[in-house]
Amino acid sequence: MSENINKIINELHIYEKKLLKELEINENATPEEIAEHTGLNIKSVMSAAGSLSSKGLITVKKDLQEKFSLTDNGKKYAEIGLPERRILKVLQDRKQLAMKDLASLENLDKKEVNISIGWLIRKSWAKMDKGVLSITDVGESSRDKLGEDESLLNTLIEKVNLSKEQLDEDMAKGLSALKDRKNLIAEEKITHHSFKLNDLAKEILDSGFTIEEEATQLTHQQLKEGSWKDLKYRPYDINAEYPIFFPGKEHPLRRIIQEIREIFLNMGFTEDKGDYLESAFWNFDSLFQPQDHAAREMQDTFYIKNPLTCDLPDDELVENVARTHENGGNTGSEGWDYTWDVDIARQSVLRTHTTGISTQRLAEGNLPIKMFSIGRVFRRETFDYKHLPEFHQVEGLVAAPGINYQNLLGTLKEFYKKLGFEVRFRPAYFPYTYLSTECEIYLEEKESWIELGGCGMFRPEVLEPLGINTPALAFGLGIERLAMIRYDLSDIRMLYKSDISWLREVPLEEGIDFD
Ligand SMILES: N[C@@H](Cc1ccccc1)C(=O)O
Repeated sequence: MSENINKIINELHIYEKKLLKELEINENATPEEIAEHTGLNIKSVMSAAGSLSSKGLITVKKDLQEKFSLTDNGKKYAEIGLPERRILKVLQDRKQLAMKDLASLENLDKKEVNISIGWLIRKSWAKMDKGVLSITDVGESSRDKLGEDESLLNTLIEKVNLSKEQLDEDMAKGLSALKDRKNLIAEEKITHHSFKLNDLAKEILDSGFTIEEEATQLTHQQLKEGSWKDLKYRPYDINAEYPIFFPGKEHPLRRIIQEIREIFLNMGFTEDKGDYLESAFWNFDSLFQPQDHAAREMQDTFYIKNPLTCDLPDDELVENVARTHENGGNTGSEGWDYTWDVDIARQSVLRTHTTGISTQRLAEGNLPIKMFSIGRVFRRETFDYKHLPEFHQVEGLVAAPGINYQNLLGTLKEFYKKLGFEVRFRPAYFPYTYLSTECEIYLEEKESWIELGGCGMFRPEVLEPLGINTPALAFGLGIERLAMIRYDLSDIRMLYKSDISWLREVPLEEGIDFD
């Protein structure tokens, strides 16, 4: 025996050996037959065949067979005739039929009548004129130019499970016409596999080999008696199929939030917390947002009934804010030039952003401050692929002498870089900052830029009434959109769907893909 043959035999898996032996006896055996004779399951037969074929020992042939049979509806028409033919029979007798005659035909419902009229005209069996159907010469002769008639249906019914090869040309034409009609013909595609031994396999079979059962599991008995020493063991098959398992894991949105938290902590920020329920005073007024500002409208903001109003901070602070709105107060600005209303400031809102936390901290006056805060915000948005009425923001505030706009851009650039995002900055407008900037990222799939969040240097109109005279940078960045991009979701709503299929496939840790 040549060394090469020997080597191939040694490397044969027991299933491959079984398959080869079986093909030696009957080369025409189907995979099902082989499975039955060898006691292997079909999957193992097919995987052994695949492996033998990749080693060049056998050739695997695939035959696709298309089979046709009649549906219940098809069977009915085979028996009583296609509806248009039933009308044709009446037409041949009466030559003309008005719509109301059609409606009263026996055995035909309204739907069938409508379908039939279409077919009668398409087959040129009848013409329709002013609601009257009249027979044509083709109709008189009942010639069916499509070749689809009951006789074909009858042929089909006789030969249930007809395969394509069994059809002559006319039948094939008729069948394809019938297939175009709804719910007459059922079609099934079956793939047949057959195997052929190549010369190398024959050589191997000629040189002979034995099929030794291989041990996969040891018994207590074998260990006790020592017979385990003489067993032939099945080698590990690292290519064997394995069950896919989905370990429990943190939701990706929670993970990115945690990552954001760690980044800011590492950059020397301290974490802060605010409340979902906020007074309009902190959410809007303290941010120099005039009381008739569009964002305050009912359609943009959720107002709360219970409690209907919130307490305001001490009078002096409220008074300072009021004056700044009305005439600029001590800021040198002209303010918004209207009469500020304390009742509007008392309204309870679900915070529309986390920026109210920043003004509250500034008002407390413990400077310098470098804080961030992560939490939900609420806006009356209409759902779409990039909008949710409830989402998370990370707010940031740095206030200390010497802080400037460059520090702001640098901080955000660094933050996004650490998260693995490349963003662009665009000039923007917020009533409470100057200079103001928006961060955007490019969405390949939508071929457009989407906004990730806003930032800027708080205006004197914000700082002065709070008693702050150092510069302060602030930012408020959306988190869901980051998750959407990170996890390649085409729709932000996926983050809140209970459909877990994509969640299952999200790798446990970034960069690790188990496929
Ligand atoms: N609050 C703004 C973002 C922002 C925060 C701080 C300063 C400037 C802008 C928003 O929600 O879009």
